[in-house]
Amino acid sequence: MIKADLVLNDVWIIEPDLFGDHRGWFMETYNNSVFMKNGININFVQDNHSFSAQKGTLRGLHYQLNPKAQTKLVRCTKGSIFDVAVDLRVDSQTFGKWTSAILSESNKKQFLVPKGFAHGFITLEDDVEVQYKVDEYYSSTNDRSILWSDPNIGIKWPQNLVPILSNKDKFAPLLLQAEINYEYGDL
Ligand SMILES: Cc1cn([C@H]2C[C@H](O)[C@@H](COP(=O)(O)OP(=O)(O)O[C@H]3O[C@H](C)C(=O)[C@H](O)[C@H]3O)O2)c(=O)[nH]c1=O
Repeated sequence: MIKADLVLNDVWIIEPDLFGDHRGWFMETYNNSVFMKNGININFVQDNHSFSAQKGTLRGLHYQLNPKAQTKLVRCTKGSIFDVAVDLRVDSQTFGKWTSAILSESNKKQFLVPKGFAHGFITLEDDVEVQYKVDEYYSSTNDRSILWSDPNIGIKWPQNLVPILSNKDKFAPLLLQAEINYEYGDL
């Protein structure tokens, strides 16, 4: 089973069942039939895993253009992150709107970020590991970024952190300058 909460158009926070005993715990981190029963039908094709050494590492906001747009199922397996999704579907009622979740090794929550959304996170401690499934292969030619601090999006990142960024992210365009090709209906 899972507990699935819809937090923005098509963005879900998912909590898998945890089975604890005297040895520790077990959980199914992904089960396609359970997702299907919840109306979430995705064919994941690639697993990703990143390690961020320093607290305040900010990766994002990233997305891939159609036809390589990716749905992502994100979880934090070591430490904790402030995870963010931004709606980039130009005809969506929530275009440019963002939502966030704290994902952590301890809360075991997962964030389902659909195609048509930008995704990013900032780490809340040192030595953080994030693992996520995607339903479309990586495509460097379709990979795009939007500036994490874009005032038109207005993400309320945790105040006490000075972001550590890649150059790609440091010099990313604003949403209104970014290349986007998502129509709500065609994802
Ligand atoms: C995403 C990806 C990257 N790479 C290579 C490309 C670079 O040589 C290197 C680092 O890539 P990048 O700096 O884009 O990694 P992140 O900043 O962690 O980007 C990711 O972080 C945010 C949070 C996301 O949601 C995306 O999945 C992804 O863009 O890994 C691959 O070979 N395959 C891949 O699927």
